[in-house]
Amino acid sequence: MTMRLDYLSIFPGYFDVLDISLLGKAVDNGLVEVHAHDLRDWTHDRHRTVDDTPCGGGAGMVMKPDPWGEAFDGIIGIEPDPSVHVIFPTPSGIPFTQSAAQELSTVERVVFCCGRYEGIDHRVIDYARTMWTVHELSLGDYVLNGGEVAALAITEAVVRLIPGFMGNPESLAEESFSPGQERLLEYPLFTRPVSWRGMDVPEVLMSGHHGRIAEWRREESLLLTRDRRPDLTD
Ligand SMILES: Nc1cc(-c2ccc3cc[nH]c3c2)n[nH]1
Repeated sequence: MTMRLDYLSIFPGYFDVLDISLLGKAVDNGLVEVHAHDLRDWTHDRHRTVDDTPCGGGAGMVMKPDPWGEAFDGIIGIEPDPSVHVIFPTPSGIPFTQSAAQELSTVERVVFCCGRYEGIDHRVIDYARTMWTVHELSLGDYVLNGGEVAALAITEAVVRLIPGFMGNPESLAEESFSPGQERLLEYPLFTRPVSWRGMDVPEVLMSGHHGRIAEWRREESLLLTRDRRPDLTD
């Protein structure tokens, strides 16, 4: 299966980065197909206007619905199709999680709608919900200037889970937040040299005693999780 990813943004250049590294490889081996679009291509005025003042007043500007609607018509189509997943990154979205990434990794077509300014006219999201499967997703409780960086983060989390993307899928199974894993943070990692700037790799990891190593790692994960993410232990 090839996943088609579309990105709608007034800064489509953000997505040039998808041609490099692992994601570039996924494109080369046909696992994903990436199309970035400039929302301004669907404006008709001399200034290629995509924003206007908010109805009801308030600071900043809001993205006009018209360019989005015409872009949807051109990129996705005018017939409803629930198999198309449309993602609106937004601070007011539901938290994006590994399980959401897992679910999205099986979808054949995803369209990212990257807002700017104060956000997108709400009717755009309401319209999209009548046509496709819509996800309003938040990356976390902090505010970005637009949806592009969030779209890149969601893309990386999703694409790496596509079967055939990662060299050894077993490594995915062990990761924090993977399904079936206890919700624990990953233990500290070490590699050679064994001694570095006066700091040594914990002896147990050099013992070759796999039982003790597993025990040490679990204990470290429990301590770390209790200290940094007590919410995961609920
Ligand atoms: N988790 C998170 C999403 C965002 C976000 C997403 C889209 C827009 C559009 C204008 N500002 C935005 C901010 N900030 N933080």
